[in-house]
Amino acid sequence: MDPPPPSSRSWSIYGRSEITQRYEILERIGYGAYADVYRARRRSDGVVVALKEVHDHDSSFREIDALQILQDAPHVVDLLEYFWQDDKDAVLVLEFVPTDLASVICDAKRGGGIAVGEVKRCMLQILRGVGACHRNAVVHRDLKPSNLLISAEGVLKLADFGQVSSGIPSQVVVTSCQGYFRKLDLSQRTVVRINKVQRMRHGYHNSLQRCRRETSHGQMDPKTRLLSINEDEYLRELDGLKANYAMEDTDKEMSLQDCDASCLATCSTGDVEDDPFKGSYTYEFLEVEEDDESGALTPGISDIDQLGKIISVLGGLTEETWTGCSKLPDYNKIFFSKVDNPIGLEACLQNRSAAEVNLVRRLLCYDPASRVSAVDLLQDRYFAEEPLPAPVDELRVPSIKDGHDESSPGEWAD
Ligand SMILES: Nc1ncnc2c1ncn2[C@@H]1O[C@H](COP(=O)(O)OP(=O)(O)OP(=O)(O)O)[C@@H](O)[C@H]1O
Repeated sequence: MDPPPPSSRSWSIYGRSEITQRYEILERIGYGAYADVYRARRRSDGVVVALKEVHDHDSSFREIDALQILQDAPHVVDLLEYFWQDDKDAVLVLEFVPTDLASVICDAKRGGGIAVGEVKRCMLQILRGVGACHRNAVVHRDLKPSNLLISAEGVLKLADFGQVSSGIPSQVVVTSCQGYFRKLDLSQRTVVRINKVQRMRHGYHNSLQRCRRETSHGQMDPKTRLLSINEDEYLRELDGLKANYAMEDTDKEMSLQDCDASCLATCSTGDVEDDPFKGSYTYEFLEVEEDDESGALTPGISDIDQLGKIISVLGGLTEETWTGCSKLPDYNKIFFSKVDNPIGLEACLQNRSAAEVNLVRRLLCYDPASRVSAVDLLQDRYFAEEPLPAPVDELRVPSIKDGHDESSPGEWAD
């Protein structure tokens, strides 16, 4: 289902007195598949904020949930407060961040490029933001330059968590904590379990709020247990679960790799089929020229096409390249042309330093267990080599947001 074009949406935010009493709406500054974003001034102290009016319940819920979980992460946009209306439209009050990486790239293209030191500083900030997400079992699933906001001081912040996949799926968290832990199939390092338990503590009040809303709308699963236990019991149960898991075998397969940096490759085709956002995954790449010799980015025209491109470089997906891949749910459902002589990363990355090629190799690795995590990538030698990452306050940030055209990512400089 495609979202309605922005012009045909009801601009309900202007009619919501609980918002307009507190905020003076200045102008609409952006829109996306399911949201309109306004610049506004908080009447009490004059602070400028962004009001994001989201026209989709699940997207709103996911974004609020994720931003609350990540509230202390310095490279994630701050959620100041939020308002619900009729359990459908939500308005998120976000810190206002004036520009984004897409604008920086457009600006750099006109002004002679981005220095390697600046690229490194941006990458480090992205990795810290992604690392914070993955530490909290949050997978962004929509990372792209226009969703990487940049403050006037050069601080980069992940935004737009509407497509997030989090360790607390809304249906699961309200049914029971036991089910939640089973669903997550907790394993691996103790630190991951402790983080998840902390998240559950944090998530308790949100879950309860949602339970109440759903109960009042008659949507609640009758088996729901959370409403019948108080917070202390709930936390005791979590501690019990934590202790049990600490004693268990740690080799179980995990649905979410701790801090896995594969932020762009996390949905199976099954996910896409079920996903109400599937129309928004690819629409902006449709106009891209296939053979651009200028060195500009040439993204695939769909997720499957993108996989085909990766396979042509790295070779086919086999048990040799990824042990266990034949057991994946969609294996043998989609067929790619056989690649006898994969191009190889070096050939694609000519004139790049060994450290740069190595960094890409660590990221573009089929087997998720061997793929580098965001946090580990921070220590990569690429960042320790000259030119060193530029200081944050030396990043050149366009003073105002560029009117970049997101339909033309092929135009972005390499
Ligand atoms: N906190 C913010 N400060 C300033 N501008 C913002 C902020 N959040 C969003 N914007 C602007 O609004 C635009 C749309 O916001 P956002 O990407 O969150 O909406 P969306 O509907 O989820 O988008 P998409 O269709 O890309 O998923 C952004 O590209 C950005 O230009």
